[in-house]
Amino acid sequence: MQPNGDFNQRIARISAHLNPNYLKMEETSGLQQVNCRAKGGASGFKVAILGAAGGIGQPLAMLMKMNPLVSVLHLYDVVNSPGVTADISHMDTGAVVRGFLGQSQLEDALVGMDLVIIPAGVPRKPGMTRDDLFNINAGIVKTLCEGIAKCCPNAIVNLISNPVNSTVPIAAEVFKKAGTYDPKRLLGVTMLDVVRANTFVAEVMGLDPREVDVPVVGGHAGVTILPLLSQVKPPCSFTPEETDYLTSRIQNGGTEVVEAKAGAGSATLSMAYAAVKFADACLRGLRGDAGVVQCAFVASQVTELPFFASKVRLGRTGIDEIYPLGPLNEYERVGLEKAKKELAESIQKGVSFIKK
Ligand SMILES: NC(=O)c1ccc[n+]([C@@H]2O[C@H](COP(=O)([O-])OP(=O)(O)OC[C@H]3O[C@@H](n4cnc5c(N)ncnc54)[C@H](O)[C@@H]3O)[C@@H](O)[C@H]2O)c1
Ligand SMILES: O=C(O)C[C@H](O)C(=O)O
Repeated sequence: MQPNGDFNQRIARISAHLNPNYLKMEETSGLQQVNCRAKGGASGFKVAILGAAGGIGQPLAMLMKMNPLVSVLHLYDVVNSPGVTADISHMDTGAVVRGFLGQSQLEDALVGMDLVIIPAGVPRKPGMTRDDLFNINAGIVKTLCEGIAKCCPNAIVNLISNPVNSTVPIAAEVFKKAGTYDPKRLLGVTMLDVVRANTFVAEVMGLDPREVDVPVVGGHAGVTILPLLSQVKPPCSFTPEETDYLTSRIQNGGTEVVEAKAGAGSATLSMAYAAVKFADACLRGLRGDAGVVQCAFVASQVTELPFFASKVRLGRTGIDEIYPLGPLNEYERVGLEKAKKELAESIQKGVSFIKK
């Protein structure tokens, strides 16, 4: 059957309803493909990815499209989001996918979202620290968080953009300024450190990584990444050499990938996997599942610092409980002092960026 004029108009109307920006996107991007009977939002959660066309954003978008807890998936970027949206929207899974391109469409991307995941921003090149990304990424995170404060102030925010130790305090200050700050809903994603720690410990101990659980606390850069090897499950005992090797490899896992990629960016695929594992935990918490616990960098009273990564229990309104660090051995106590010193500076840098 050939589509007639009426049919085309109906599709355009339905599409415009599904995505108020569709017509605009069609003009600017040539995106034609629509899902005219798709019904988003009947059950499940609405999730936005900001920076969806990037190295992390694309596989993250694909994996979130496969997540049965997601009913609507909004993909926002300042470039290439129409192509990524068209591609991912062909996957025969439940979530309805809508694309948003450029600052003028940010608010439409955010309205009504339950969870916003932010991997927007520049990645490291060899020789750089995560802090070297501050000057560019701080401004990006600020703008995106202003949009969240305005359009979906009750959403859970999963912040991936580096330097996480500073971008989370930036987000907190933006939300405070807007009067929408709820520390229970702002989480810096440190899941990749846990994923790496589980993998590297499993390698050393000859275990299945899926059965290993390593708490990683502190922050997400160098010595602020503090694996608590004394608390590994199943209980393991490590020689001093193994402890040194594992701590160093976990702390430098990001740099290992940056160097291997030799200028082509940082971890994207393992990060997308970790981000989805973390986002899925947040969504299960929102759904009311009991006992959902993951590590994250959050506003915290676990130490004297205002933000710290540790195990948190996720619930219907975000973070339900933040767990104390538990007993540390001498090696970990020394590591904690080093971590706190660097963290304090990174946190202050983020706060000052908004307050100045
Ligand atoms: N938390 C972690 O464990 C972790 C792990 C890996 C990478 N990262 C960080 O994640 C960030 C993204 O990494 P990547 O490899 O995907 O980078 P990338 O350059 O491949 O992708 C970033 C995307 O962000 C988009 N973007 C830039 N400015 C934007 C804006 N104002 N609004 C929306 N989108 C915008 C870009 O267009 C691009 O598509 C980096 O800062 C990186 O350091 C964090
Ligand atoms: O190392 C980076 O720059 C990216 C990320 O923070 C990582 O840990 O892989």
